[in-house]
Amino acid sequence: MTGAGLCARHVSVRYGRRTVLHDLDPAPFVRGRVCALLGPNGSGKSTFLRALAGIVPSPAVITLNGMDLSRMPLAQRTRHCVYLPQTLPAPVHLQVLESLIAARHVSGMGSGADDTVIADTLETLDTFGIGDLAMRYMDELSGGQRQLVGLAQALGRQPEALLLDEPLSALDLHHQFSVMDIVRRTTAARRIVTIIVLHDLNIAVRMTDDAVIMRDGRIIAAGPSRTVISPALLQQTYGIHARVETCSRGEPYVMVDGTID
Ligand SMILES: Nc1ncnc2c1ncn2[C@@H]1O[C@H](COP(=O)(O)OP(=O)(O)OP(=O)(O)O)[C@@H](O)[C@H]1O
Repeated sequence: MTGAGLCARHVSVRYGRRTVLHDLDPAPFVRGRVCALLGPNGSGKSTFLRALAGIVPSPAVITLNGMDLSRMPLAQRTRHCVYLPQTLPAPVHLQVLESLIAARHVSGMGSGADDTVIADTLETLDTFGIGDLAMRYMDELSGGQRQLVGLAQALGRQPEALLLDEPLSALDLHHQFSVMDIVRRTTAARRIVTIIVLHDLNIAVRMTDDAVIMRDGRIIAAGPSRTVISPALLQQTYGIHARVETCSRGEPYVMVDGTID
């Protein structure tokens, strides 16, 4: 199993005696494209990302650009494949700039902090509009600011695959769109694989290339976001009556009319 992108086979996960992922066999995740991972609460999205990252045990065979991640020690694997969990970065007493440099160290990019590293790190913070937070302490930041720092840490590690679990959950509307824009541009420019768990269907349909839809630990649909996210699928997946309309600028949006009881 070789080739470009992220390929995963036989992704099964059990917690104790309970199987929560049932031998998933997704189509390869393509470099340069952002894939939304969608589905109801408890459908297995976080567990799927954690299995891809190697954080939960799974018999899965996972390759990234031809490298067999599943056989790699976790420390080496995290250099190639960065996972940003749903929980916000810990509010430790560490300056934001230091936290980004520490994250680079975890990814094997060296522990030094010469002028070039500092300039690169400040540039990453500026990309997210948080350059002014560089000297602030993590334990003095708001939830949204910490989430932005977590994203800056993840991108600053320059992974070949980026796995983001609900990275917009603490962000205001402006930052939700700016972060998606940064993620899209970075994914295309660096030709990396990005998989992102989202609950906002409008962001998914407008700002991701592909979508994988999960339910009850299985993948029930996958393909280009604008094709896959349809009224029938939303009814089946979320139990809602919804329409996918086109706005006056030609962009799709999801209009929810109500739930199905
Ligand atoms: N550490 C754990 N131990 C036991 N069961 C777990 C554990 N983590 C998750 N589960 C169970 O596994 C299933 C899938 O959970 P998971 O967190 O992957 O879902 P999700 O789709 O990410 O949900 P959400 O959208 O609510 O974050 C759920 O039934 C959950 O209760």
